[in-house]
Amino acid sequence: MTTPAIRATGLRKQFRQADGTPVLAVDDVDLTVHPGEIVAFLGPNGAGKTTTVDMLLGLTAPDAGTVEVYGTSPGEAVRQGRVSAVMQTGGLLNDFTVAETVRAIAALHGRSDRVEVVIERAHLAELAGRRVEALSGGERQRLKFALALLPDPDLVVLDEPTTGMDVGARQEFWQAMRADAALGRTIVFATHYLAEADEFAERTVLMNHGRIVHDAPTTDVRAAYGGRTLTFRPPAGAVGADGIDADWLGQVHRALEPLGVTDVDVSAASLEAAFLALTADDQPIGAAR
Ligand SMILES: Nc1ncnc2c1ncn2[C@@H]1O[C@H](COP(=O)(O)OP(=O)(O)OP(=O)(O)O)[C@@H](O)[C@H]1O
Repeated sequence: MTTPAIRATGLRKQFRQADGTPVLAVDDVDLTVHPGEIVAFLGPNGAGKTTTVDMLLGLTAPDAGTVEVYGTSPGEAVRQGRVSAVMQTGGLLNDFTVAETVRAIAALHGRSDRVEVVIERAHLAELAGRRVEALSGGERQRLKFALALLPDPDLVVLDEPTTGMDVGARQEFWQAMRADAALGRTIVFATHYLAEADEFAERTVLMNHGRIVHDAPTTDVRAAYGGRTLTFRPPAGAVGADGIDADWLGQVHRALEPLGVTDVDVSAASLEAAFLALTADDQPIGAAR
């Protein structure tokens, strides 16, 4: 059995708000990620994604529970260059060009040999001479991604890497990520965007109120919780000024076919429906849909 990229058990973290009220940001989270997996952490604002990611990287100490990254502490794994991160915030020096930034950080890591390859991987070759202050939000994130790749880590952790990007920038970012992931790197990323989990991650971990509410292959999340959507066109006589006649709808429930329903279309529910079902506060987890 290979050592997991991440093994977290019983993770818990509580913060205090300014007025002293406690907030349980992460509540008993267990997570194992195997080498080569691409995992999305998906959840609404305040779900606990960033706090979890911070604990996986050793940036925040858990109040309870343990984290191992490749069988060692997160801090040690970072020091060994086995894991690196692209965080939401984080300093880049505005006066440096892209190439100067990459060269400077590469020298710090003792990996000047990787300057060319990471610039290419992050699709930054054409921007190499541009100063950081002139980069768009998406280009800055690609630069951070390039820096994260310098130690040639086995695991890259990204915290909402495309927040604030427009659609085009987001696509470019994920193109760069996808090309890199194809080489076998383990990737864990937090996102608000259902489409990103859907398109990019094989596995989706849904978080809400500090807990993991679902953890499964992304396709299963949709299938298991989204149910199915049935759309049809009612006969003209059943549609009035106020919409579809309620009595008629009652009959539809009992017997579809004899009512002359046409254009019946059964489609898989969207990941969005699954997400809403799983994160609705009044929806018991695992309730049948
Ligand atoms: N340093 C802190 N002090 C106080 N409360 C905090 C702190 N960090 C996080 N929290 C609270 O913990 C909860 C989880 O926050 P966290 O940032 O982990 O969620 P998130 O899922 O990443 O949210 P977002 O998508 O908005 O970034 C929130 O209620 C947040 O307000």
